[in-house]
Amino acid sequence: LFSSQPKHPFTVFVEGNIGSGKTTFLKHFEKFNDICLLTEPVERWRNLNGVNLFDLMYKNPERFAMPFQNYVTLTMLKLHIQETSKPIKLMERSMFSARYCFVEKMLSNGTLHEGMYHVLQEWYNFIHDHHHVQCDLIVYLRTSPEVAYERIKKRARDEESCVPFEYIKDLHELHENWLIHGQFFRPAQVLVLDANLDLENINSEYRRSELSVLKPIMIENTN
Ligand SMILES: Cc1cc2cn([C@H]3C[C@H](O)[C@@H](CO)O3)c(=O)nc2[nH]1
Repeated sequence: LFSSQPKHPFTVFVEGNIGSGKTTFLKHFEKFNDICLLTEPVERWRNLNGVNLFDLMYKNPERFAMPFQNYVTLTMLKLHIQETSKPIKLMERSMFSARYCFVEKMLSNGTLHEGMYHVLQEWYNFIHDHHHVQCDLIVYLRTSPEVAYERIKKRARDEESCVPFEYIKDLHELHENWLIHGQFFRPAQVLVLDANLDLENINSEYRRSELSVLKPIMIENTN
């Protein structure tokens, strides 16, 4: 179905709740030119031929959760199969968080009808059976729901203005079930970072993650 990629770069997914600091974390790695950085394609979700599916999903979830998650899956798959000559590929989220966190949440709160849910599951299974989605490490930016929610309020994205704390709390539980308790398939080992730390104190966590993210290009000390 998909042309087999010549080689697989060391691929890292950065996962975490809304407001867990993923964009800031990825910015920290901009200085390494051996890393292909792929941020979440929110701008595509905001403008599909002039339609803001992202906004519609929050404003009218019963009608737009399905087309939104459908489109998210397509845009994430494009990033998964995007080739790079660089040795490391760092992606913000993945098809897996779409499947095991957001789609699960929308099924449980009834904004995805079970028929819509099963269509998405069939796509995920088909893709999984026909294309090897490379993943070598998951970095989990672990926050408390309270800290994540405070940051969402501070960042104040228009489309997220009506997101209630309960939604963030439920998404937190889904991330914990997946990445800590292994309730769903984890494509690689999980490095958990304390993302509650604020900017002044999080550098030690970033440096700890560098050891794992940059491992493939670390100059092995020969002596
Ligand atoms: C893979 C994936 C990312 C993603 C983000 N989102 C939402 C959560 C945030 O409000 C915004 C940006 O992450 O998009 C979603 O509803 N479903 C998603 N699925």
